[in-house]
Amino acid sequence: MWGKLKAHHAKVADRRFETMLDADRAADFSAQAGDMLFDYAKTNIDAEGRALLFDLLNVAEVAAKRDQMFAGQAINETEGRAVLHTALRNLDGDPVLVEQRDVMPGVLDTLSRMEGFADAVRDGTFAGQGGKITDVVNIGIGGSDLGPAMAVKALAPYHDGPRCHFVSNVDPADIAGVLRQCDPATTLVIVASKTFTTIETMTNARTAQAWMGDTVTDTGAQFAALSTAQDKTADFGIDTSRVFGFEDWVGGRYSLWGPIGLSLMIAIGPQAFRAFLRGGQAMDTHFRNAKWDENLPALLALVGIWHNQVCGYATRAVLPYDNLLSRLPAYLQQLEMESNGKGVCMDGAGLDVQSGPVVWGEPGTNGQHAFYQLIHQGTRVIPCEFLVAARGHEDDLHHQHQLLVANCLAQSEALMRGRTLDEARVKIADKFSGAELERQAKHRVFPGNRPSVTIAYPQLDPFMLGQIIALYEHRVFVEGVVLGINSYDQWGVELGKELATALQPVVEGHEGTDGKDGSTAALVGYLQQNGVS
Ligand SMILES: O=P(O)(O)OC[C@H]1O[C@](O)(CO)[C@@H](O)[C@@H]1O
Repeated sequence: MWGKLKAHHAKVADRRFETMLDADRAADFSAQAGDMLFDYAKTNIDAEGRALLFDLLNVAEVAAKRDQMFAGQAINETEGRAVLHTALRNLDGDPVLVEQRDVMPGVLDTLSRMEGFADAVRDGTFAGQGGKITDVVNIGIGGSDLGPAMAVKALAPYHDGPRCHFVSNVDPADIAGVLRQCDPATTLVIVASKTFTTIETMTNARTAQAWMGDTVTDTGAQFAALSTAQDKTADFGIDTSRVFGFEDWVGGRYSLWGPIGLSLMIAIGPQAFRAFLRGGQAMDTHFRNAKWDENLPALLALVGIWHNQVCGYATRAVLPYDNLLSRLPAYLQQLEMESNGKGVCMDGAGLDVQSGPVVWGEPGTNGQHAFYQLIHQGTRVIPCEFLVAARGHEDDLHHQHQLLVANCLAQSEALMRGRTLDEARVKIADKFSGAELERQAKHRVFPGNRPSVTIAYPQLDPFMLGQIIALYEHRVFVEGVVLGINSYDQWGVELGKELATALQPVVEGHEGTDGKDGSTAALVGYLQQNGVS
């Protein structure tokens, strides 16, 4: 199935896609889900290429697998689990069966318990030993941090709850920096860990416990836990009334919609959190019902596959022209790379195309003054994904927002158009002449023909954030199904964890470096000489 696509790409690779871009193409190569517009006209995909990409969806049976996922079948085959984060935003409560059991009553019950607790924290009914909660510290890592941290930042204009902080790194600088800003008597610590075993999180949680124990008498009373492992939360001393559980069919990087979203709910309130869930649910409905040529997750996935597996572009840049989404690239790094960074297909065979791309990015316009040089003139092509809102939240500064939007549109236009040698010569003809003009002009050439897509929306409100996150989740699903991999396990993180556990006593100086390779032994030696143990 890849052969036809690669042959088609070889045929059109040198074409300048700008020449195809009339108003008809702009309409044809874009689609909408509710108010959200997805434009992929500035790519080299034409009608023939798109038809071949749709064939991939049919050959891989994406529609059937999508329906299996929503129906609660165990599509995470290497862990024997269903994949049902969508149930967490199934606000209407339609039954979702896992092994003949409807999981929705449990989901909705937990949601309402979270709402009760969030309201109590926000209105002071639940207080710290020094009074109303002023600060919430979420301790978690990976999916138990990136989602809520990204979303709390994204929805800052909707905050009316206590301050929220996030601690993830085992580096003591992280937790120490946060705790210094908080009063233990008015702080709520939320320990967020699906497994409740992750070493970084448990280490930080114990540090927070000790910090709080120095000031308040009942430390456990100001702790809450978000986890699937309720036996372990009990061992840690957290009362079940403040433990919010979820089931193993919610993957860590897909868990923001349930208990892991508690800090977000406390920050913006249960009503706004429900709007966020509604946005995700709306994208689910769109993904399940829209035809492929109008289906945003499918189209976003196919553009990704075209650029990575077909054209061979190894990375993609996510560039939100929306500072509220400044943590979106980091969030997507886990969502996309932990999900689709796999080299083995579901059946154990090796993947015969590249795995998912390297995802990276920064908000515009900051990136423009950092790495865009390489995007415009470097030798590698980097497909770009722009996100932009028609309106920001700072009405008094709308002129700045307009400048932001102009920059976003200018970048995709510049990437596509580029600048020819002739145009470069004309630009500097008043400054240089002869051989010097030629030399200088060459430095000012932009190859252009560089692809990008744009996701545009009216404003980043809770509903829209829900739509955006669910769009990317389903994009990952579609890409994974087409590649034939399991997007829902993460075996690749295990080896490093095992070796770190074994190295800890070595670093501390309790064990020697026998059996370690020369480089690792030398690094341990250097760090020990300089004070690590
Ligand atoms: O929520 P937990 O169990 O602490 O796990 C944190 C993160 O660690 C990982 O398992 C990878 O190390 C992620 O998938 C997960 O989001």
